[in-house]
Amino acid sequence: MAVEPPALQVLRWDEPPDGPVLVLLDQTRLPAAETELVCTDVPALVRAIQTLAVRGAPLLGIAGAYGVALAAARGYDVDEAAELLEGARPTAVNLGYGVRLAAEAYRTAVEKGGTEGEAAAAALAAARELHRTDAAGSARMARLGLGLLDELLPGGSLRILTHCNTGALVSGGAGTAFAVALAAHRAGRLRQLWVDETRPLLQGSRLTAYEAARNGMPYSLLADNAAGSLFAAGEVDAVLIGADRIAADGSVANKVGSYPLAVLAKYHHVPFVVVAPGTTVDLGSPDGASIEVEQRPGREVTEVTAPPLPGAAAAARMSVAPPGTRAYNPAFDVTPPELVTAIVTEEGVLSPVTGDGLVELCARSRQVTIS
Ligand SMILES: CSC[C@@H](O)[C@@H](O)C(=O)COP(=O)(O)O
Repeated sequence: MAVEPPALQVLRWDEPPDGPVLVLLDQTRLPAAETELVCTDVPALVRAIQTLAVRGAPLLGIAGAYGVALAAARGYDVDEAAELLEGARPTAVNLGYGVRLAAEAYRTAVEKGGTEGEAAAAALAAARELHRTDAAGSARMARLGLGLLDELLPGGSLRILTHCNTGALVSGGAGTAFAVALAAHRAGRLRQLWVDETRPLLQGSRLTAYEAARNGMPYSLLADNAAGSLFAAGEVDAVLIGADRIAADGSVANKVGSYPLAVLAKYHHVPFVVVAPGTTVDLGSPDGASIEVEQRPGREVTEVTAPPLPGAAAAARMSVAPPGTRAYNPAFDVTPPELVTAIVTEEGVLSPVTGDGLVELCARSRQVTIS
């Protein structure tokens, strides 16, 4: 039987004598080094979010909630902190959700006549609750996702292609799409995990391969542009991805490169399954076109960055394009609902994708209404 590795300490709240802090596993340094990044204030956390030291939709929500708790505990203006945190990255709807959840808990405590300390404790309790429910949701998604694969692809071993990183590094638990692949592995059903390297920031090769290796999963890495030939060779049974935002019409925003995989999957009659918590559904975005896609600096494309080795102060960067080259660098793309076989959430599987299903799901999985 496979031995489970120790759980990754991705994010934790700590209270040293000089005041509370949020401690993150610095994902920019993986896989070369497992380094902690200590955030003592909200600007430090905002930098960590923008540089992708902490990343992935569910974890951004959890980090945002703890960020509000940090501001409250250290006596900063909570509304200002919430605005800064929410604006740190635009696409993952979970970030704003987590921030508003904790800010709402803080405000409610103040309105009820609580002290600053009591209101800060309420914000922290909300962050901890979100952390806990995300972990529980992750386990449910893994179970439901594996059940769906059993239905779609009964018997036999599975060759799953995944994109970006959707494992324990993005969640309070085992993650979203990766958690399903891990459940398949633990059930003895995973023959191969195909890991897209995920240019330009290499979340696949740096992070998913790192998690697959830790868990003893059979995996191979491929350059993103090798996916077509892999499908053509009949080597992919299912595509599993996460999501940063799911619009009311079922359009799915996820790491750039997801949409071309959905097109390939449709052409080759391979199920394309999205795994995401209910908090990723945004009924305020009516369709894919209304989702704001984060545009990132062109140098992430014109340069390659190697994660710094232990002890090195900074990443090694090397230019791979002539000086002055402009680049197109959207962080996400949007897959239309007709290319999505199913959406797996902690509340159930939606298949085929319908607006009605999403509305019900949202009502069940949200603790506060997002305006
Ligand atoms: C559940 S993780 C889903 C997504 O957040 C993930 O696939 C992704 O696109 C992350 O992008 P990133 O830019 O690394 O934060």
